[in-house]
Amino acid sequence: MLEPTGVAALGALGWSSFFSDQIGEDDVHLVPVRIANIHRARISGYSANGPVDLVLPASEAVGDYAVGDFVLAEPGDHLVRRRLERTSLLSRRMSDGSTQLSGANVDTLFIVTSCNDDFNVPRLERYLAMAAQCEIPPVLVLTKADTPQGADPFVTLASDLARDLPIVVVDPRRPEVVSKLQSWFGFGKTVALTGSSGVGKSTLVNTLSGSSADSAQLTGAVRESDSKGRHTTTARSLHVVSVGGWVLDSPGIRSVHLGEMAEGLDAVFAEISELESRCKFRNCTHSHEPACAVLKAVEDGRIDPDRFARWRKLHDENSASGAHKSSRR
Ligand SMILES: Nc1nc2c(ncn2[C@@H]2O[C@H](COP(=O)(O)OP(=O)(O)OP(=O)(O)O)[C@@H](O)[C@H]2O)c(=O)[nH]1
Ligand SMILES: [Zn+2]
Repeated sequence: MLEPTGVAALGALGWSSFFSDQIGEDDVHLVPVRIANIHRARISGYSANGPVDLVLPASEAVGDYAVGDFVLAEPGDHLVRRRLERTSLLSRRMSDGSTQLSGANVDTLFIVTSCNDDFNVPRLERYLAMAAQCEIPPVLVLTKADTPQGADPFVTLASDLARDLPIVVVDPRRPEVVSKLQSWFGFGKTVALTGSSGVGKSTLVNTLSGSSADSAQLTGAVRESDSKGRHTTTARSLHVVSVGGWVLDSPGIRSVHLGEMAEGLDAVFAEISELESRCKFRNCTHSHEPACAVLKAVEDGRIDPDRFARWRKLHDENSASGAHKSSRR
């Protein structure tokens, strides 16, 4: 049986006035639940009182919900009455053109990559475009720096990926990682992890969720449910973090396909998009036009030609995906 409880416990879940403002008179008896796990037909989450198994109305598909969503449920049978609007939504385009929701109400996206062959500039630019498109501030988290080469060459490469991108070198196995990443966590904050398999995401989740007295207090209701054991915790998609807040490790965002990313590309490739207004033609494609400010900058060496080529590839892919979408209508 669920009961509406204190605002503080809800706040720890990520609740804010953004959500409470959406509650109408008809909803006051309903209980806010944050979705923590979506498993085929089964959806579970946390209310201010602890873990809850939710029941979806027959008319609704599991795919319409994302881990991190807030829903309002009936206190008795946990039937979901409605989903609240999201502050942000991570989604990805599948190869069949459909969209998969991979995380909702996310404050920060950690793009995790290793100081080895996994570090791939075009792929990282893709992740960054996705973050910018979803308007979720990204952080680049570099793992596996304990090699002869060390992190420095990778930090140098990373610093050219996008303006103002925070870059943090960590060893996810060590407890120091918590203080290094602490500023993105805290009461009610949600961080999503993305990156290839094997870069250390699960290790990072485990270290971040390691228990401490403080966190046990802040998220008391939630920690209780973890007493079943470590394995329960790591199997969840939304994990409580020892310094407060949540980390979301969604398999859905481990690979990334672009779709409708025009604004995201503009943000990541700012040095290119900023010049566009100076091209002679308003709809300049920066490929063959005379008096193209972008081509000029590439020629002058103000824009890195390799980066320009990568921008071109993503841009064309984005246009093609837009065409694909409209042809399906
Ligand atoms: N040497 C070293 N090993 C690390 C580091 N970070 C993670 N590892 C190891 O790398 C391996 C893979 O880490 P995981 O956490 O399973 O990677 P993952 O990203 O969760 O991979 P998937 O679960 O397949 O998505 C584990 O054996 C970790 O202990 C690091 O900074 N240095
Ligand atoms: Zn141009």
